Amino acid sequence: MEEMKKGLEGVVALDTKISFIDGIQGILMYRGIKIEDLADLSYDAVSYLLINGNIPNETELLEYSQEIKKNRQINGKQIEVLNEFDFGIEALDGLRTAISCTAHFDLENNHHSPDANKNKSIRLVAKFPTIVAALHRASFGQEPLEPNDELSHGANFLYMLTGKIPTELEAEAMEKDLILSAEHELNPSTFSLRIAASTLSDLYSAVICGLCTLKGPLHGGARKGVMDMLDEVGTIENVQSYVLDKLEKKEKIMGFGHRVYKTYDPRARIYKDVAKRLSIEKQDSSWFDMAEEIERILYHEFVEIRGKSLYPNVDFYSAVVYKYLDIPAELATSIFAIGRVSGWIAHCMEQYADNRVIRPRAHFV
Ligand SMILES: CC(=O)SCCNC(=O)CCNC(=O)[C@H](O)C(C)(C)COP(=O)(O)OP(=O)(O)OC[C@H]1O[C@@H](n2cnc3c(N)ncnc32)[C@H](O)[C@@H]1OP(=O)(O)O
Ligand SMILES: O=C([O-])CC(=O)C(=O)O
Repeated sequence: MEEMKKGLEGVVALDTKISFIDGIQGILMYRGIKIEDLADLSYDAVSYLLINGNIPNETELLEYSQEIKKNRQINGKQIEVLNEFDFGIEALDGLRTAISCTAHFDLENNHHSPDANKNKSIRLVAKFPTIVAALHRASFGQEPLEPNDELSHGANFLYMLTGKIPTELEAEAMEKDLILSAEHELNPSTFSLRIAASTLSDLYSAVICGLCTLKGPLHGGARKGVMDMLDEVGTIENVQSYVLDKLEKKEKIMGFGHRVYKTYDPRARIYKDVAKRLSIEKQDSSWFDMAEEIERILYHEFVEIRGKSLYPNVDFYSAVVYKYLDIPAELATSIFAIGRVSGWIAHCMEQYADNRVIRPRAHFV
């Protein structure tokens, strides 16, 4: 039997047309287009690109956006179910249960034709933000807000969460966040989803696998971890002792390190720029300054301690952006999933189109 690679490090498990990562140069492309060039598009356009394979022309984009808007609503029965949730649970657990419940209301749930899968894709992309916002409001005993069709995917999410129309920069930040979160090759949640899809399980079930895997603090859950860390550190003066103490105890600093990137995560650069601009708009540089100081220490001092630098990953400056958007830390992983669902769907479709059950071997000891 072949050599065992712990954590499947470096193992190539499949061919994909969906994204490309060069972890040494720090390059990420969706469908052959660099992330830096995609970040200024709308989330709808990027979602379309991931799922359908091409940048939509004007008509395709209009039709896709209209379809998404038409499907944003959740029905009264679903809202009744959400209102019954025990809000002691974590937000991501609520989302997982709510998506499972949404599957029950989808008459095509167990239909596997390409048309049925396309319809379900639209419903999933459209309803994720509505459900996250509705769950959050329900946890405070508030009614869900009707989606606002004048607003982009990201801006409408912020609106449904707070009832306030976001500023131009806030809307841009949310759109960019969803785009940057949308796809990342065989990350753990996508891999788990592809395993589910490879058994020819349905789209909702595969997406729920993705959600369950995204939750972990070493994956999507790290975004919440960064927000909690910023709260715990509190002021820039505490950064040095906080970070060095963690390193001393061999604890991980959330939002740093990556299995594939051995350099700066290209998404982190874009988030950093958005976080900086938000700090200026909000006239409060405290979160940004603290984050930059954590980055500085991990770049320089980690070398002294471990002989290499640690770079921020996608979860680090996204957490700073969420701080400026007044997003509660409990929602961070669920919002990550609002973006990631398009990438998950694309991978599911790719798996269905050329399937073989994913089933590696274990080395018996
Ligand atoms: C959306 C995403 O999933 S992005 C990643 C989000 N996760 C995080 O931010 C959590 C913190 N980071 C980590 O736990 C890791 O860097 C991971 C999970 C992202 C990658 O894990 P792996 O590729 O298995 O790397 P591994 O955990 O083996 O780390 C390699 C070395 O770097 C160190 N290291 C890696 N990340 C960190 C970190 N964030 N803080 C401190 N040390 C770290 C490890 O301690 C280890 O050191 P050693 O070789 O001296 O033992
Ligand atoms: O690729 C990974 O391992 C994790 C990651 O950055 C992502 O899922 O966005």
